[in-house]
Amino acid sequence: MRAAHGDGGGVGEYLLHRAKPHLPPWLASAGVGLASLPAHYFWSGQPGVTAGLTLASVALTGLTWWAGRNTTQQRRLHSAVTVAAASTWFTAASIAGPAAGPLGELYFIGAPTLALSWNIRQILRRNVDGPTASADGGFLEKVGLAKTQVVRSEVGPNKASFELQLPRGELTSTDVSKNLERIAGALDVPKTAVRMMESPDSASRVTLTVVPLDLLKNTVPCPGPSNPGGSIADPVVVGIYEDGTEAVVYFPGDPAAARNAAHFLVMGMTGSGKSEGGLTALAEVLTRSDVIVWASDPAKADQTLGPLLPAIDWAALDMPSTRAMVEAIKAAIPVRTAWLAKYGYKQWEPACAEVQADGSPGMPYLIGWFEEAAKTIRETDDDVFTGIAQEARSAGVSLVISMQRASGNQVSTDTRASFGSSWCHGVRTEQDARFALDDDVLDAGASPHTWKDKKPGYSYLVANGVPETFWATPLRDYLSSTDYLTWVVLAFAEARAGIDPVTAGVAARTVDRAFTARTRYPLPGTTPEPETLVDEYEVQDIEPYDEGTDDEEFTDPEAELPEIVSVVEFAQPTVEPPRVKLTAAQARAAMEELLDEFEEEERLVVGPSDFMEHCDRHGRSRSWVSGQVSAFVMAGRLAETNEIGRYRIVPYRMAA
Ligand SMILES: Nc1ncnc2c1ncn2[C@@H]1O[C@H](COP(=O)(O)OP(=O)(O)OP(=O)(O)O)[C@@H](O)[C@H]1O
Repeated sequence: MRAAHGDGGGVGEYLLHRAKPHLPPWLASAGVGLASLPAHYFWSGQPGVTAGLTLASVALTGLTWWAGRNTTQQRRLHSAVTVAAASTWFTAASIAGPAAGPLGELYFIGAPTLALSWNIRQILRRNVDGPTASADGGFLEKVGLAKTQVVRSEVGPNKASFELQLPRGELTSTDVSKNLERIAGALDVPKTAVRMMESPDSASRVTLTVVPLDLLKNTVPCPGPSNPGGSIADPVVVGIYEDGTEAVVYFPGDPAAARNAAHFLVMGMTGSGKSEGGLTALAEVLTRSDVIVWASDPAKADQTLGPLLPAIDWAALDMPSTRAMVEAIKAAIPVRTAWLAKYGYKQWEPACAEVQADGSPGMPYLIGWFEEAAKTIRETDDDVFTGIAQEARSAGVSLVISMQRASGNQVSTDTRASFGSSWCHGVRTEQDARFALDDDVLDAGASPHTWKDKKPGYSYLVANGVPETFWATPLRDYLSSTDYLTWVVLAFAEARAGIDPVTAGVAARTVDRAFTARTRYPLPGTTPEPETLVDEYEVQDIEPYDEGTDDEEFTDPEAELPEIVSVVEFAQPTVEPPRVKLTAAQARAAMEELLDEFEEEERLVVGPSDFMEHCDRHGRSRSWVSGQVSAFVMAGRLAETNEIGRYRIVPYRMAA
């Protein structure tokens, strides 16, 4: 380098090189001074030229002011003052001569002053634009958003928001979304830390949000039910956003909030945490009093749903029973819709689950949850969920399908379109992310493919009832321990709704024993192995249809249920004595009596199975007994031990 320039020439060249950017104001000053000589020679004494030059001077100053409207106030003023001074001097010098009166002094003082003022401005600007610059156009220029202005900013402890005015007609929000990664890179934060919200009023205005620290990086254990014993119409809390806001989903619709019932696509690659997230959501659902869950997992059997199985009304853990479940839901939709219409409901609402005015039992909400739904689709029919998803909303039914990739060869476009809500966890590629999230959510900065399986439980929720401002905001799913899930199963056994005769009836008529003899999982601490039983409720419903004619019975939800003819117990068909049916209060009293007896016998630890042995005293089902045991625990009469399903008896005096 040094050789190329030569030693002596190097210094001269260097100085010229450094001075070059500062020469234009000086050249302009000299130009104005020199131009005044011929101007005076030709134009002096011509009144028309005097008027013309004065007008031109005013017009030029006005034009400078107008042209500077998009620049900063100081630059606009500086330019206008420079043009006004130069053009006024030139006019006077042209008419009277550059040396007339004070014009010579004015020139030799004014011209260098103005030239220097521009040099100073230039030097200062270069420093501000240097490596430490951040607040003004320098940074934005660097990330491809030149001429953008920050019109408002808000800086919190871990969040900064900037409202940007893009140069109108030159840049739009699309240019910002294309540059989000560059912005993140320039700020040295992960891509998911930068998000953009378009202004609904203008494509040239956006809000950029930067959240530098990842506050979600620690596992967030589930803090417990958000609304124990409440309605499924209330929000179901599944996790937490980075600003501490609870992440909620809604299943039933709400006309007052202009919200439709939701069907969810839960997506994420292996290890992204979608199953754990699903368990947290399901556990919340199972603490509510007016919903039943039918869940399928044909791939992993009871591995995923395991701890929750006793609280699930129907668990289909293989492909034949999953097929039957789909058929049953399909058949239940028109019947449930007809029931809602009969009782004057436009769509499902919490009042539907209560006893109706004519004394008929209510109809709880139904959630059909399909783990590994890609397998179900593959092994049944491409459009297995399409039709039911489209109709289910009006029947008080929500569907949830969970899969690794909702690609075109796994899910048809129609099915995808009918599942309006997405819960997207880490995915392998941006292409995969597009199967779950709309382009505008990705453009706004959602980037689940950057997580892959390295950030389990990180997700985006784009769902009915979730404000648009949260669609591209990451959340962390709560992680539910097995103990918590078991507690939910036990503690809410009593509060949880049982299946209604309308849905049970249509399921029994449609798929028969696939439903009526479905495996019911005992509550923890009762019977160790799953057992199959048919409870009396379903049998009441099946009998008339077994004897009936044919299909038409499917469409008659209003038919009166016949008297119970007999109670069938498949497990112990012959010798069981008829149960004594007590009122709820009598049954509770019988349970308390039993507990007192256990205490008198000086038993220290008991479990639901001990009460079960005396079922004839209260004539109630296993789930009812377990619910009572939970009630004893909550009242402090029983205390949990290290062994699941075994409880220490707390003497009355201490429990009170
Ligand atoms: N919310 C969370 N917080 C912390 N860790 C989590 C969370 N969710 C999941 N994990 C961890 O990630 C692991 C994988 O999660 P999970 O089994 O739910 O993944 P998956 O997406 O369902 O995978 P697959 O499709 O193979 O079933 C879990 O065993 C757990 O250790």
